Amino acid sequence: MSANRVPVTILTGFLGSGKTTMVNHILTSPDHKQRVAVIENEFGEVGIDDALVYNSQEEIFEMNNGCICCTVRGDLIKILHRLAPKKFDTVLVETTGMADPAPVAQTFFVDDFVKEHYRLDALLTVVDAKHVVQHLDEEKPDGVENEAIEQIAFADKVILNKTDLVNEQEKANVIQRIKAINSFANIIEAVMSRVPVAELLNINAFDINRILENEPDFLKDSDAEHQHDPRVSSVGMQVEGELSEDKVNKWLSKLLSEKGTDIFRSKGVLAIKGEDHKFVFQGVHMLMGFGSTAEGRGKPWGKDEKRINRIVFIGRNLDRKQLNEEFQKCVA
Ligand SMILES: Nc1nc2c(ncn2[C@@H]2O[C@H](COP(=O)(O)OP(=O)(O)OP(=O)(O)O)[C@@H](O)[C@H]2O)c(=O)[nH]1
Repeated sequence: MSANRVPVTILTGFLGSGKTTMVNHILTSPDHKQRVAVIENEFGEVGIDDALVYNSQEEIFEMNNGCICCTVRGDLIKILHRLAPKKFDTVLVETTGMADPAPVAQTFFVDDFVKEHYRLDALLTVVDAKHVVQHLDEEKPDGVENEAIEQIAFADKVILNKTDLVNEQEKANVIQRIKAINSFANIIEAVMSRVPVAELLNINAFDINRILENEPDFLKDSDAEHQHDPRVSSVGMQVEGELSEDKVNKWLSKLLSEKGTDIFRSKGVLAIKGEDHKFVFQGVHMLMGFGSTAEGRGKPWGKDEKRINRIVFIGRNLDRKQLNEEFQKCVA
């Protein structure tokens, strides 16, 4: 086994908890000089996160073929093979908000090449202080696992994010819930996922013995599929042309205020009439916000670039047809 195995950090956390925000924080933070390779996985047919990660010199590798936890044996291993000769200081794997972290972590123990070149440094779980409790409490059909619980159970470190959105009592309640699931993980509070990078990367926190106590079969190379909640799906849509800002705004505000309990996460990259900058829409349940490439993240529309608006909704009992019709109506 190589003495210089590259440390790998797995970043998990429920939809919208602040994982991409953390990737951006790490990539732009001046307090480290590490060359970081980022591997991104998205739950949805339309790639959006690439437009939301800061332009940087680091390399971003995307996996869009379904949920990372169901395709670990394939894509992730292939990317790790390709990355090995490039001598990155560290690798950051951002999983989808719906991923069960166990099979992702297993990748680093089952493939000989990966074992030889990489070591799992830590599994970090970002928790949305405002929305996590409703996901921990969610009733699931028989045999379906609760991803929000799994993600906390597996964490070596929990980043309790969005503490700006809760009061002291709510925060204390969330901390108690986290400790009841995982009493070992160190909990760090954060706003906008800002945590000193030295506390995130290369921290030697992954402890295989603790994992085996919880999950004795962890090292068995089984391909058993775990079950996702069949009611939860992602609807990715695209429409060509320029959109009316007013129509988009009204549509999304109404949609999220009425259906925000079931729509866990929404995001989009939009072309607004008369604007050269790309508009970025972000929603987590009923909270929504807009940004634009004018803020320095991503690139504006290219001169000859087709204006293709992309949006993705992830949630329970989504009506694809209706969402699509409403999206089409926003064209200016
Ligand atoms: N108020 C507040 N908003 C935050 C904080 N951290 C992130 N956000 C916002 O929450 C939204 C989701 O953040 P992301 O970083 O995209 O979340 P994610 O976990 O990558 O989301 P998925 O990839 O969809 O699972 C964005 O609009 C962020 O700006 C925070 O500490 N406080």
